[in-house]
Amino acid sequence: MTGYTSTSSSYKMRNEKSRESGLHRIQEVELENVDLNDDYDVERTLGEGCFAKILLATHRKTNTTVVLKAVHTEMSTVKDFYREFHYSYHLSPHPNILSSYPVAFQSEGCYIFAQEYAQLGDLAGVVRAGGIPEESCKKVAQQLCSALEFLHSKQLVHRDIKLENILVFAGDLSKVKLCDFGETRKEGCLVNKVRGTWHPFLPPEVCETVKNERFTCRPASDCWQVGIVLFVCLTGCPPWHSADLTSDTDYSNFSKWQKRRTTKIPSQFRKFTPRLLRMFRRLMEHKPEKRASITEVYKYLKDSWLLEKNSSGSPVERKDSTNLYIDHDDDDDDEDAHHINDENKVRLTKLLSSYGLETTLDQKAMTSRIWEWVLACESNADANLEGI
Ligand SMILES: Nc1ncnc2c1ncn2[C@@H]1O[C@H](COP(=O)(O)OP(=O)(O)OP(=O)(O)O)[C@@H](O)[C@H]1O
Repeated sequence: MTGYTSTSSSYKMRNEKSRESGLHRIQEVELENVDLNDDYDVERTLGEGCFAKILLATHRKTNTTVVLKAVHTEMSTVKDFYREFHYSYHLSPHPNILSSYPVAFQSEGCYIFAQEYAQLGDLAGVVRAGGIPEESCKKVAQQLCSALEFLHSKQLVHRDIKLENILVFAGDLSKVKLCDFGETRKEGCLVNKVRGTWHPFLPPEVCETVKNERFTCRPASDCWQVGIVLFVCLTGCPPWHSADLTSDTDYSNFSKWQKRRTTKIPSQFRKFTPRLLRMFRRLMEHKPEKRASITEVYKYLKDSWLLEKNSSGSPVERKDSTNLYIDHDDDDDDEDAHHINDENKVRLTKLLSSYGLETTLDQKAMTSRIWEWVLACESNADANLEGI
């Protein structure tokens, strides 16, 4: 929606091309004070975060539906507002980042900027108890990581990845967009804890900081939060209350397994395949410097993520899975190791079947055997009925 401006009141970006070159130069231009109702028909409040109101409005002159993010002047400094508006606008060209328009002004005690409208709301409204289907989670994973790869390539860190900041544009989750750049900072700068983030989403290095202590902003914190988002998408709840080794047994159990001090997979992770476990292990490394980068996630998108139950109720991997049955954990040459293990698996299967041992369950064969049996029962029953 470039070219769209709020006539009486707007901040206009002079040149679209300045998006790229000026990413780290945050422009501050005086914000015009205007009466919101002169230019917009405000329909309703869509959401209310800790610091902002999200209003659905129509720009009267162009009859365009927009979302206005109104940050209360008492809750934010003008510098913070400019930073958020600046990053929101400059990152907009990415297909998985919410588009913001070159429109900003102040009105009724708020700093306001305009964005596109996500009719289906945010991901928190989609994820139910028990989670969402694996394929939907993978779609979210791919798009979210693409957005973050873009951010990280520009030495920016989002710092507040959570379900509420992922907006939904298609019911099957084939289109989602990252929003809320209020906490986005340049990699390497000193930052304070993000205010108002739900504890389970905080990475350990952030949990460990004491009140008002500053720490270095790193992309690794986004990678951790992507891990938590994907866990919540798959299960419907977070894996622990807080990534604190001393106070949270769920997290300390995970950490022991993560560091290979135990082979016991933490109970909340037992429904996952070895490949997905490996991804979580890599994304949720306790030490940020050892944590995988965001592109790691792409390596797992073709694998099965959830175990299925076999006829005796034990969890098994899907028959069509390209997964490994053994979790190989040497970080490099991942794909090569994958294939070598697949070859070994085929060899082992052949050897076992030469001794008449079936090693995997053929779901299709089993289903057709059940159907044959059901139909045979039905035709016997029909024959019996005819005989009555
Ligand atoms: N463009 C949009 N279209 C539809 N809904 C939106 C849009 N932007 C935000 N929302 C809704 O409003 C909520 C709050 O938005 P946002 O995260 O930008 O505000 P915030 O005050 O920065 O939030 P917080 O600081 O609590 O994370 C979102 O979780 C989402 O549900």
